[in-house]
Amino acid sequence: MSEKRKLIFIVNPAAKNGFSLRIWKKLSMQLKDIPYEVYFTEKTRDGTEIAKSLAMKHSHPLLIVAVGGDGTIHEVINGIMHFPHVTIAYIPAGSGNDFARGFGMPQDPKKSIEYIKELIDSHETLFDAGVYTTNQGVNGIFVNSVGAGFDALISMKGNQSKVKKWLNSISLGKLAYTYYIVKELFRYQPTTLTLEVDGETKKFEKTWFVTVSNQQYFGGGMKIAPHADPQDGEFNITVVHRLSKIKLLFIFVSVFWGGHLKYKEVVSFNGREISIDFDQPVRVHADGEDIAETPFYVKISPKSWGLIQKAE
Ligand SMILES: Nc1ncnc2c1ncn2[C@@H]1O[C@H](COP(=O)(O)OP(=O)(O)OP(=O)(O)O)[C@@H](O)[C@H]1O
Repeated sequence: MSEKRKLIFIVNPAAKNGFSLRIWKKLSMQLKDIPYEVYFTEKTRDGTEIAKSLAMKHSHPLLIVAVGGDGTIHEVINGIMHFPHVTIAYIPAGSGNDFARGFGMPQDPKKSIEYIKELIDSHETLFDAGVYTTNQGVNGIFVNSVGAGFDALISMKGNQSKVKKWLNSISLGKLAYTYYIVKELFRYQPTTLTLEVDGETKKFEKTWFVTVSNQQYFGGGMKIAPHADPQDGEFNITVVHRLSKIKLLFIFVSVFWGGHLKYKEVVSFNGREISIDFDQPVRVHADGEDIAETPFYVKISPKSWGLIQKAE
């Protein structure tokens, strides 16, 4: 690289009930010897707006470091796509941290600041992203996964939940999802899923959910797509269908180590362009953030954004 990168942090002070702000205050003490700028998000979508306005304002290389959870890195990446002079780094300070897991990065914020300082001007690694579009005109980028059905309902309930906030305060935020899975399991009605995957139509009756993954993890450490690789130019798609509520619970537990793929009710395959529709509209999430209802369409955008990354 000929020109040095300008270092900018975007901090979500509210991630994991304020843990993110506390960790930022500690880490910023280690930055006294290098120049940087810092911006704090105040509400939903600020991460995208701040990142985009910085990318448009500066023409020289930038390293934008997102400090927060999966929602924060999701917003920041949505702001910088199509700006090749911007590279991303990440300090995990949320409750789920699937991004750090899935992209092979340290989950300890202290280790992240060390390597960001060390590698600020080193080569970035290029990764794939997904582009989603809904019939309601909602569109954007995802880097972890999008999903429709039961999982999207759970992530929406979890994000809005007072239970999650309380559990976060005792470092057990992940348990909130388990709580909602058990609660919603008895109400949810699986319906027929129609997928069009690279031109081929596939139908699945009584589908609980479909996940389109760019990397392996979702839901705070569940290995939903053990075969997903964020550099292979393809998504890994997982469909869970035609199974009883009790068996869904068993399968759910096995997702933590990726053991669910051995069940016949769990189908997994790869694809690059996918249309997703259910007989009844169901919720859709992108990187764990509730975005819309089905139907929607996703397309892979290969090697489209750069990350400063040091494997743990
Ligand atoms: N100052 C703020 N106050 C309240 N919410 C905010 C603020 N800034 C950003 N947000 C919103 O906070 C939400 C949650 O952020 P994030 O996902 O990073 O943390 P988390 O939920 O603790 O972690 P994870 O998603 O990894 O479980 C995002 O949807 C974001 O838009």
